[in-house]
Amino acid sequence: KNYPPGPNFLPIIGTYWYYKNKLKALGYHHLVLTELSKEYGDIVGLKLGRHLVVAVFGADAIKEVLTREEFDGRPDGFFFRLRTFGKRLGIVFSDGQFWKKQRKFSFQHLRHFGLGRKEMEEKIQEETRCLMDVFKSQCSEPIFMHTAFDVSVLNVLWAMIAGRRFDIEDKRLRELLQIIHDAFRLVDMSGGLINQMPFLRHIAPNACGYNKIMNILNRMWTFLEETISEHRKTICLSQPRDLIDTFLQKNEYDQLISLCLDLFMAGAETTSNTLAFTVMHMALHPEVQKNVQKELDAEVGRNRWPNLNDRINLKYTEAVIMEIQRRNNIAPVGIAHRVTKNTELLGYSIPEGTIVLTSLYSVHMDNNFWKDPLEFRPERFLDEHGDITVNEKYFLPFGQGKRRCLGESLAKVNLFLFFTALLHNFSVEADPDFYPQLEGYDGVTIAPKPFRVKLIPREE
Ligand code: HEM
Repeated sequence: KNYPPGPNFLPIIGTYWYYKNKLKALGYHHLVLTELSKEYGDIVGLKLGRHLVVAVFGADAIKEVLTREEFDGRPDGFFFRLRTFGKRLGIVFSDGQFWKKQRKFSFQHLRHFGLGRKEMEEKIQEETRCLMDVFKSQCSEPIFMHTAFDVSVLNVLWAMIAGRRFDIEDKRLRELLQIIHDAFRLVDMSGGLINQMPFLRHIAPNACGYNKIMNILNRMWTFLEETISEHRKTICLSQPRDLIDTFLQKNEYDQLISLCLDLFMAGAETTSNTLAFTVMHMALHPEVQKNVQKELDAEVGRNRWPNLNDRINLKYTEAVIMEIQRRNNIAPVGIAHRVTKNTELLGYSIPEGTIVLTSLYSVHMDNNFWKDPLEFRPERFLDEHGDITVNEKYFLPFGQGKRRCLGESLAKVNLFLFFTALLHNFSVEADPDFYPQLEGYDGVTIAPKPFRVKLIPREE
């Protein structure tokens, strides 16, 4: 069959137990895959239950996957349809013409409601101000940082989707965010056991994770439905206020819920986890923190807060953010792709329907290219004149090609404005009682484990 090399397949379960055992030993999906690649090379063939899964490593092979059209599909199956009422809806896990249309439509409307425009910057600045006020009021004690940015980041998204913001202390929202966090820890990119053997939900709904997933989904649906029904009562059809109104205009309720879930899931957790890791690195690398503050003081001064116009002058700061994205690999295997027709990769045959995992981690940790990939060294993104230099083939935090992250511009602005606001206002010191750990929790994204820092207000 010329399928890519990998561990032997057992009847029915394929390589499932093999994979599970490795996962138990190594703790992280991306590390299991890395170990397999050491044994089998840049392409590894697995079979998880009924599904063929191919994992791809290294900048060259991953570039091929992300830029060839036949790899632009997304996995289908029981798990992937659970959140979308048994249908294929939303953006993240749809494909073909439907996905193309939805992606274009969502992008256009998110733009209309602020994405990539001045309004977005103003919205984020409002959130940074609120969050820094909260930090100021709490900074006499060390503060937990692993989830500190959640509400603010979601508020930026929520403003585009639903036209409003939440109070940072809002209990219902905190609960929703906890649900999103839990959801990300619960599943993996191949859909997990429930996707391979959906019948397990009848036999062992607890053990296979079905009940937990449904609990999470039910709570998210309820949350969204409440907001949507509020919109229904007040909508003016000729003047949509936000993304929800736009979809209500078109009467596409299921697609609206699915899209909101997708944007929540794809946009909130990734950004807030990255921001938490920025704080962590500042606590762990005081000399880098000082350099960022020095640059901020020189380019922005102490009389106003940093804004997007400063970005071009804050090169070291920008390099620090990039290095955090490279080193911490928030989405270490991106989002799973699916092959839409029989094809070949690196000389091996990949049958139609195979799930393809791209180890972005392998690209960011490439020894040959980065030399010392485990080191935290922002200077690797600066040339001899202090300008940003990046080889995009080796730096793919947002993926690449047609499936590239839809929210990249929003994410970058969020990262820049929250990070610079924090270091403009505070210095960060690690708290020995909850010392930061670089290794996060495993899941679809990597989440920081609880850690605390002392925030020391800087002089005005
Ligand atoms: C630091 C923050 C973020 C990171 C690291 C990140 C990373 C990624 C990655 C690696 C992918 C998968 C690319 C692929 O399939 O090959 C992706 C897809 C996606 N992201 Fe992001 N993302 C971030 C923030 C956001 C935000 C803020 C939004 C929402 C506005 C968003 C919306 C999406 C969507 C909708 C997709 C799926 C695109 C598609 O399937 O066509 N992301 N992102």
